[in-house]
Amino acid sequence: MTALSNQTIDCAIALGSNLGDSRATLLQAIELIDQTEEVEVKARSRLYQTAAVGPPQPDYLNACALLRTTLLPHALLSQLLAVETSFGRVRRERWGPRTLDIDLLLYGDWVIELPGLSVPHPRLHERPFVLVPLSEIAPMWQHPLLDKSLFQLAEAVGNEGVARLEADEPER
Ligand SMILES: Nc1ncnc2c1ncn2[C@@H]1O[C@H](COP(=O)(O)OP(=O)(O)OP(=O)(O)O)[C@@H](O)[C@H]1O
Ligand SMILES: Nc1nc2c(c(=O)[nH]1)N=C(CO)CN2
Repeated sequence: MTALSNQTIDCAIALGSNLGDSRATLLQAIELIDQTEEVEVKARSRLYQTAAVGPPQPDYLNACALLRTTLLPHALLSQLLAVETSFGRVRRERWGPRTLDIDLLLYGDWVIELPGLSVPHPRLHERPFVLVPLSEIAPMWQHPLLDKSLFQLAEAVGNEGVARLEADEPER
């Protein structure tokens, strides 16, 4: 089974890139996700330039998007990983540089702990490069495990190392 019957779920994803033309990659990836039959992009955040967390490497561009889908979590993740691959993502060292990384952050209020899929994303609540863009588009969403809104989580981690990219206005 890959789809919910007659039901849609709201989800949140994070996108990051620090190799190649990162701005074009993030915008095109969001378009590609929106073209997936069972997925609709409801909103995207602005783009942010962020200091890299992990081994020394160039700054990232990060963004988040809200999706509405009929796909079950594993099927949605497969679609997202296919978009990653189509941008030439080659998996290398943990937290190393990448053309495109897409994480499934939230799937409604579901809590999933399975091999290859953890939702809410286990590091979501500690990452300013995720929480700043995410709280811009879904401030009132409650984290299903932490009993705090995304706005509250973003306030708690602050915005150090995260700068909004000038001249970026979402069209949707
Ligand atoms: N919520 C999730 N979103 C995306 N991938 C997930 C999730 N939960 C588990 N995974 C698994 O993790 C793998 C992603 O590994 P990846 O190399 O992108 O991690 P990373 O981006 O280096 O680190 P991080 O998970 O801290 O962002 C995927 O193959 C996927 O199976
Ligand atoms: N600033 C920033 N740092 C990172 C990022 C990212 O998207 N942005 N992704 C990583 C791997 O998931 C590791 N480090």
